[in-house]
Amino acid sequence: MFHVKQNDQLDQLQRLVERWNPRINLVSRADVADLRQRHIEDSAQLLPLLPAGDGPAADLGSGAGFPGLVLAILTTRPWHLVEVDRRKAAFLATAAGELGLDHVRIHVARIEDVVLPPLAVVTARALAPLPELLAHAARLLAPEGVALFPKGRSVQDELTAARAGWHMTAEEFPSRTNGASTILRISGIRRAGP
Ligand SMILES: C[S@@+](CC[C@H](N)C(=O)[O-])C[C@H]1O[C@@H](n2cnc3c(N)ncnc32)[C@H](O)[C@@H]1O
Repeated sequence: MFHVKQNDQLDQLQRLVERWNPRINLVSRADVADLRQRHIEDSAQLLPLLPAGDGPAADLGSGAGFPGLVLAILTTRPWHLVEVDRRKAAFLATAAGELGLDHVRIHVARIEDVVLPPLAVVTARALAPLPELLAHAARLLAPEGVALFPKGRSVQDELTAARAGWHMTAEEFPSRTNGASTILRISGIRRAGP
């Protein structure tokens, strides 16, 4: 499905997470046995939902690089990975360096404070409820930009809560893995009201 080099890089990322996990809890212990499906494949399924072109992207609260590092392996667009936890950010920097991902930049910062160019894509997985994610996306996205948010079972409740405060076009794609259940692809994000 992917190029040989990309498959090798995904294998390398898996080994790095396995090696670092006992020290800094990048993913839950139960998930380490199923890293490929639960984190790597779960992240890779966002690939066909990315907009065309090479505009810059950011993954917010990237953790061990899911989905940001996986999507950086699979694309050539610039990726900004925003992670406030210094140890996780150190992992991301090491992984990006070892995998030779020169188009990745790590920002050790709070999402609320980070300064980035206007983005074509924002991703965030397991970070916050949808209204909070929309506030981050509205600040960071270019006018035509797209947000991709994998969500669990609460997706409909989160959409209802978000629509009270935000105008947007939201498409729903069923997840193919056992991580997220629905991937939201959201554009035209505008705060509702005066
Ligand atoms: C539950 S983890 C999810 C990590 C990864 N996205 C995943 O799906 O495996 C949430 C991550 O977001 C980071 N985080 C939470 N709030 C943040 C903020 N305001 N700014 C930057 N990073 C934040 C945490 O340090 C943590 O690594």
